[in-house]
Amino acid sequence: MGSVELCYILNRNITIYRGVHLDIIILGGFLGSGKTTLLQQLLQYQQSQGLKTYVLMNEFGQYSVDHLLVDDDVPLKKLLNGCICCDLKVDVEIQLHQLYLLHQPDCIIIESSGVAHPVEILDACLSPVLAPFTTIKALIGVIDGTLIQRFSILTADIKQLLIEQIKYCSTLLINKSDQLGDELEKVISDVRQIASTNQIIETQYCQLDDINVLFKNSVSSDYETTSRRSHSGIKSISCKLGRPLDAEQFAEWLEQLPSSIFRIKGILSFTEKPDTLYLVQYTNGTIETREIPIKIPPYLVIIGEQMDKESIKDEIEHMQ
Ligand SMILES: Nc1nc2c(ncn2[C@@H]2O[C@H](COP(=O)(O)OP(=O)(O)OP(=O)(O)O)[C@@H](O)[C@H]2O)c(=O)[nH]1
Repeated sequence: MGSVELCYILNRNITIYRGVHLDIIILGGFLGSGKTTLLQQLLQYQQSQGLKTYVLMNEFGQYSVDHLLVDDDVPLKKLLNGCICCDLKVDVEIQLHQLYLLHQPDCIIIESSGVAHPVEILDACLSPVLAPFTTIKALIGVIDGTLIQRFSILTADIKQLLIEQIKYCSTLLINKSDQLGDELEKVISDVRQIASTNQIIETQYCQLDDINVLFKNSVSSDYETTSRRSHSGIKSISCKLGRPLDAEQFAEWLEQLPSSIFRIKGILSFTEKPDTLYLVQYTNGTIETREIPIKIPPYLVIIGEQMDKESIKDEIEHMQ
């Protein structure tokens, strides 16, 4: 469908649904910072308020893992294999329109990929067609505090991305404070120097006493879109796994990974218990594994900088 035709249909339907207001909440933040952890909490809150909420979820890799962490009864659209701040930016606008036209939800929560520049998503949501009937309720940045601790050793590209992920948010969560120890105050102060919001909250697993704190500050329309939106250095590898992995070899493999591999997630089975599936999450050297009661073919997504795709695929092949 061409854009003119699409616009015509949209405009026609906007007239039909005039008066139905839509809130949009954008969740941004680096790979593995805790966006899905916050999303789960937000959805519970929305449900408790009787608000009809849809989720637009973007994953950089070819396969999604995060949607498995959201209750089945929450309507969810996935945008995979790219980033909604650049290659999939137009899709955000189209998906928002479609969700609005078909369902008229009270709220759409957009969980961006961990490599997205949130301001570009904000820009997509502020399209002239959507603007008259939407409010961007919050642009929330979830920050992995341990990454700020290691800021000085990150590459220039990642530093720049982190700065952009912090800069224009209406609220920032400094998450993973359980892993920060004495350095928490320093991390907060470092973030304060970049942030334009004064709403900076320290969290563990994104837990908040009162979720409304996320909506206290309004989203500024005074922002600059980024001139360089590519994620040239960051790549993803997605692989389906034909056979169970050897758990010991997999643990050893994870231990020796360089810090330039930021995120691994997937659904795996292991030789010891081949019929059981596990949700595996790896972020910054920390691994979480839990049994998951679903039946799907196992897969793994690896996201990092300067990765040698072929040798990583070979290494995974050898563990099967
Ligand atoms: N120690 C610790 N781990 C956390 C905290 N918050 C989240 N995690 C863990 O960090 C991992 C990543 O969390 P997610 O919520 O999936 O992060 P995300 O930002 O959605 O990840 P991507 O979508 O891949 O970018 C999971 O294993 C979480 O359980 C926290 O405050 N402390």
